[in-house]
Amino acid sequence: MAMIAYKCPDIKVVVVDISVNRISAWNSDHLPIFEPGLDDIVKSCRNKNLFFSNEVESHVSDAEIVFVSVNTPTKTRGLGAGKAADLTYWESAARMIADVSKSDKIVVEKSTVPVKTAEAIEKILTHNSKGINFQILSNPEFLAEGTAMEDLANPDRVLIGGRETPEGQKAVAALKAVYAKWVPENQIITMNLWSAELSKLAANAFLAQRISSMNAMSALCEATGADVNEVGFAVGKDSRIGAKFLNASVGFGGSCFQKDILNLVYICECNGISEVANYWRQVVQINDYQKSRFVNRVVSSMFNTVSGKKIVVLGFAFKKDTGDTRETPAIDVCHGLLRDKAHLAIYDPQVTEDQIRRDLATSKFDWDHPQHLVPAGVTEKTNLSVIKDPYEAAKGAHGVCILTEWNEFKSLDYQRIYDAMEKPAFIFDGRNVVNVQAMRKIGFIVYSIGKPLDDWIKDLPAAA
Ligand SMILES: NC(=O)c1ccc[n+]([C@@H]2O[C@H](COP(=O)([O-])OP(=O)(O)OC[C@H]3O[C@@H](n4cnc5c(N)ncnc54)[C@H](O)[C@@H]3O)[C@@H](O)[C@H]2O)c1
Ligand SMILES: O=c1ccn([C@@H]2O[C@H](COP(=O)(O)OP(=O)(O)O[C@H]3O[C@H](CO)[C@@H](O)[C@H](O)[C@H]3O)[C@@H](O)[C@H]2O)c(=O)[nH]1
Repeated sequence: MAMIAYKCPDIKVVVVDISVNRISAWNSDHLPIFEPGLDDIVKSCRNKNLFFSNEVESHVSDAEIVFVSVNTPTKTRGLGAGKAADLTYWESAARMIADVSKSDKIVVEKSTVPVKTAEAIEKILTHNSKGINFQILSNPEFLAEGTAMEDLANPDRVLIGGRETPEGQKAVAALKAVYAKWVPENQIITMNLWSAELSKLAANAFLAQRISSMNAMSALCEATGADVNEVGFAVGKDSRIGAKFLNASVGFGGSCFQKDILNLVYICECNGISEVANYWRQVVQINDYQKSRFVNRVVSSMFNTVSGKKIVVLGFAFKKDTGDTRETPAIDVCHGLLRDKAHLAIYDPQVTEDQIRRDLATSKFDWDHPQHLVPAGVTEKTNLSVIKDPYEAAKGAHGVCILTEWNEFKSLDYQRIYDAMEKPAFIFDGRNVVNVQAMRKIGFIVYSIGKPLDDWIKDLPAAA
């Protein structure tokens, strides 16, 4: 919405949310999320044509176009629990729109939703419409966190799905005109509603599948002495495959991939196509396997026990350049190490101690609900410290795990870290950010995802 306000000074954009804290933060000097470039754009438009408000109903009532970007979590109970999208927030937003509207409106699905959601939303709106005409459009969002501003300014494509009726096509044209202020027209793709909804789930499934494919290869590389970076480079040189998004890692995280694939799996099951559901489920299963394989490598390398040992965790965010921790692989890895009674010293340049403790105390899928609805869990207080300085964290540590690919982790003084650690000193690189040879030269025993193994690790039973 900030990008629309920035590119279209003649359009008034009001961002409304039921969360008072979030709106206060959007109106303050400290925005509630860290995203490179976002501060400048928000601050240049705020209180000119970009406004943030909790007065949801009055602004919705006034609007011509309403973008609905509410959370669409994975259901935690009842029918479809653990897979299906929970549309509670969407449904309540749709009912509110129907209640407060006094004029015709275009309602845009910006959240990622199951295919056919527009049909359900249409029913809610038209059954309560008091003669008002609502047009539903699907306009899924493809930005990635950390590069959101660049992705929004120069998108690969903008997708708009609408009804194939004259009214539907008029609404599509109105939304297209907004994006056409800065996106070349041939990159604004229009299609039917169901294709647009499904394309979003399909795109995320394809992206995540590339990572799981590389992560599956990384296990085979470790078993054979191949190097996953070299394999990825060779594979990506094929112009049909392409070089991007082929980095092996400790696993993909983020609020979207797992949620959207599970949602796709559920839709397949509901349509009776279990073979297709199983195919996509494997992408998530390989991701879970990759995280537990990493924990097993750490524990088995350190004499099969980390009990009482200090392990430094470098990076908690789900990727670099964001403070977002939703579904970060660091949560599962930390839980695995804590289960084996390790003492963790966690450092991340952007994630707060509060957030880390909350994440480690929250049950699976609960993070995607407002905090007041999430039952408080118990955090391991004694076995966990969050430290502001990686060198301080390294003092007396037995091992270092790199779980986020922050640029600063490439240029840390690893000799200083090694000197401060117990020996033998281990480094487990879940993001392939350090130079393995240089680390070995310092004296570390090194494990780097999908790279040829040190003799120390090679001789151990394969970590399952
Ligand atoms: N985060 C991303 O990078 C990204 C990218 C593409 C698509 N999406 C999709 O966008 C949607 C939102 O994602 P997010 O990361 O912004 O989630 P989020 O949980 O950070 O934000 C959702 C917001 O909606 C508010 N909300 C809930 N119900 C409301 C209501 N009835 N009225 C007003 N506000 C309400 C919540 O208070 C919350 O602030 C999801 O469907 C997600 O899959 C997210
Ligand atoms: O080669 C790669 C690329 C990414 N990742 C990991 O994959 C996860 C997701 O990364 P990324 O896709 O860059 O960030 P998201 O913000 O989750 O963006 C994804 O999810 C969004 C929400 O649906 C979509 O809009 C974006 O197009 C889609 O890339 C992160 O943990 C990354 O570290 C890898 O392990 N290897």
